[in-house]
This record gives sequence, C-alpha cells and structure tokens, in this order.
Amino acid sequence: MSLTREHLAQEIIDAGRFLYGRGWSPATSSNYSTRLSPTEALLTVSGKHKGQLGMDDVLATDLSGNSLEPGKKPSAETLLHTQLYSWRPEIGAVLHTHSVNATVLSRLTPQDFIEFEDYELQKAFSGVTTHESRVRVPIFDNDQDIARLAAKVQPWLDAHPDCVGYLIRGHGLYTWGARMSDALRQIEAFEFLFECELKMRSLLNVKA
Ligand SMILES: CSCCC(=O)C(=O)COP(=O)(O)O
Ligand SMILES: [Zn+2]
Repeated sequence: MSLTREHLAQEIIDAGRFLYGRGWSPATSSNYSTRLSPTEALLTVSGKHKGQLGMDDVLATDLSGNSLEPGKKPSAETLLHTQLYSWRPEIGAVLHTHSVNATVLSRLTPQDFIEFEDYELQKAFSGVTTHESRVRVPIFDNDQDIARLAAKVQPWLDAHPDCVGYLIRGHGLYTWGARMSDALRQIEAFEFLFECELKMRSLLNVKA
C-alpha cells in the first residue's frame, strides 16, 4: 500500500521534531526526504527550522533535483537525496543530520573513512547480521558545490552497494532506508557508534 503525500509529509515533520530534540539537527541545519513515487521525492524546503516543520515546509522534486512546486525553494542539498533514490529503487527515505559527534569525528579523522568493527550495534544497519563485520563509512570533504560533491559520492556508492551512510567532513551525516523508520534507526545507530568511537579515542588518547 502506498502512503499519501500527507502521511509522508507527517513522517518528515515527526522526524524533524525527533532529530531536533536529540540535538542532531540544530537550528535550520539538516534536510530530510521520502520517496513520493518511482520518479519523485518529497523533500524539506531550504532554510526551515527542522524542529518546527509544518505541512507547507516540504515540496516535491524530480530525481534530477528540480522543484515541482514553483515558489518553494528545495533544500540546498537536494541532489544528495535524489542521487540516492536514483541509485537504489528500494530506498524510501533519506536523512541528513548535523550532530556534534558527526562533525567532530569527521574533522578529527584524517583518513577518508572510519570503520566500525566488533560493536553489537552494527546489527542495527540494514544487511548487517553480526558484530563480526566491518562497517566502513566514507568521509567526503565538504563542498559548497553540491553537484561536485554528489559527483564524488556516486563512484563510492557504485563500488559499495552495501553502503549504509556517509559523512561530510565538518558538516554531517547522510543515511537512508527502505522506510523512514529504517533511516531513523540507522541515524540512532550511527550516533551511538560515533559517541563510542570518540570516547574510545579520548580514553586511549588517540589523535586519529
Ligand atoms: C545552517 S546549516 C547550512 C546548510 C546545511 O548544511 C543544511 O543541512 C541545511 O540546508 P537546507 O538548504 O536543506 O536548509
Ligand atoms: Zn547539511
């Protein structure tokens, strides 16, 4: 059964309240989307406070990132959402957040990835069934040119079909799922793992 636009918009509003409440989407940062149809996404309007979204603060775009609702300005990062819907037809929701831990960890890491290993919570990621696995999370340098950034993300996605999310250095996290609940679960898992990693590094006095 396909969900109505109203239901999908409410999922985005509820996600914003939750993520803002956890401190992972401060102020107007972050953007969220759901798949509206095989060729359209429903996405947050640019510049809105994500803890206070209303029904008018979302708009439909095509999968090239073009607004289908004149008068509404799509998120500056629309292309990073729509490229994921184009990449995998089973993706139904994409979340981008700006937590302190994602920001600090991505800045502290000189390599272009971080890897999680031997954490039970890795099993919260789609497709992971044991802690005896490695979840590699690429880190892309931040770029105000989102088309250029998307062009750097695409080859990684194509080479890693099991990728569950990525970081943008000093900026934030992207993750996704078949449904909004899956994307939210992955955000929570990432945040738990980021915090573990930062605590481990500070206790071990590891710089990177
Ligand atoms: C104040 S945060 C800077 C922009 C950003 O990174 C973000 O996630 C929000 O951008 P949008 O255009 O989607 O509001
Ligand atoms: Zn952002």
